[in-house]
Amino acid sequence: MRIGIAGAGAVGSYFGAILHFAGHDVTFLARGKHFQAMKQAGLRMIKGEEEFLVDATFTDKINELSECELVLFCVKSNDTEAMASQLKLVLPSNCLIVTMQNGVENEQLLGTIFDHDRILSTAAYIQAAIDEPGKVTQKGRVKLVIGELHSSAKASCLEINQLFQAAGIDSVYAQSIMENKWRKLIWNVTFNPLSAILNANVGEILANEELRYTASLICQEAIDVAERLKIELKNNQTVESVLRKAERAKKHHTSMLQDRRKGKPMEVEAMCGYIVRKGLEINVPTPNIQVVYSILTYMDKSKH
Ligand SMILES: NC(=O)C1=CN([C@@H]2O[C@H](COP(=O)(O)OP(=O)(O)OC[C@H]3O[C@@H](n4cnc5c(N)ncnc54)[C@H](OP(=O)(O)O)[C@@H]3O)[C@@H](O)[C@H]2O)C=CC1
Ligand SMILES: CC(C)(CO)C(=O)C(=O)O
Repeated sequence: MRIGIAGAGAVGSYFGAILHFAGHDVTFLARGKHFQAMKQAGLRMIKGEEEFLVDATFTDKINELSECELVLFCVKSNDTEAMASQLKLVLPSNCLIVTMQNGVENEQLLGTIFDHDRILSTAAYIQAAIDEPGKVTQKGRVKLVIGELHSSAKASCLEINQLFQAAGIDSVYAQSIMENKWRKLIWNVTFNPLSAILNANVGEILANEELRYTASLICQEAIDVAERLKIELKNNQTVESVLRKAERAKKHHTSMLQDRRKGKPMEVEAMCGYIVRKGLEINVPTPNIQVVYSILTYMDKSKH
């Protein structure tokens, strides 16, 4: 299949590489130093102890995606609108778009720009990073949960799920993908902001009694908002279960922490901002998330 990676950063480069090795015709759309390095010497992919060289098509020209049948949408949420509006001008009208982003708002925006029945969404459980331009490292287990936004896209979604599985990706289909994404958002809002503010990994937050308590307060607020919105939190997702799950991810350097370390804009609105706004709308207090939200917004604007 002709596949485009819209935003070949950490996540996009990883999945693009896997699909390339599975025999698909993958075009990686990137920019800046990462693009230059890949264009010059290919993509170096480190997975566990192994290193692979991906020799595929790397471009910084969006119109090179114009013949794609499938696009993996992998930019940070702050770039969703800009990337989607440009893609809309070049993609064939039957091209499917799979977002691999964190947060729960990108789907709505993508559905408005394209048709809702072309959008599939994934909860991407992966820890990937651009270590240096042209080099992406992925650590630990990778899992995708995929689903469609609109029932008319179910058959396409099942096909793409099979395509992922055939490429060796641990991918499962979910009836109500947005509930999965919400459950992931609860984890992300609990740890990503604190990790970025503190320059700490997940384990360091868990190991400190005060920080662990703060994380639990944040987590409870996100759960309160989800429950008021009647999001089904499967397996009785509670603060305890979120923190327990995090024990298995102690070494994680969250994507927000990676952005902070690189001086890049952080996904503040898509994580904290979204929950604060929803909380205000439905009258659920989120004072602790508001605190991390204001700190991160300040850090982002002042480049601290
Ligand atoms: N990293 C991780 O482990 C995980 C990340 N996620 C989520 O996945 C999404 C992607 O994250 P991640 O891969 O880490 O992000 P990255 O910043 O590594 O990747 C996004 C890439 O898209 C590039 N880009 C943005 N706009 C354009 C454009 N117009 N043309 C070409 N390239 C463009 C960015 O360039 P530039 O750097 O110049 O902005 C960047 O290289 C986020 O929503 C994140 O929360 C989910 C699970 C895990
Ligand atoms: C914690 C992690 C790596 C889970 O996939 C993530 O979603 C992120 O860093 O944003």
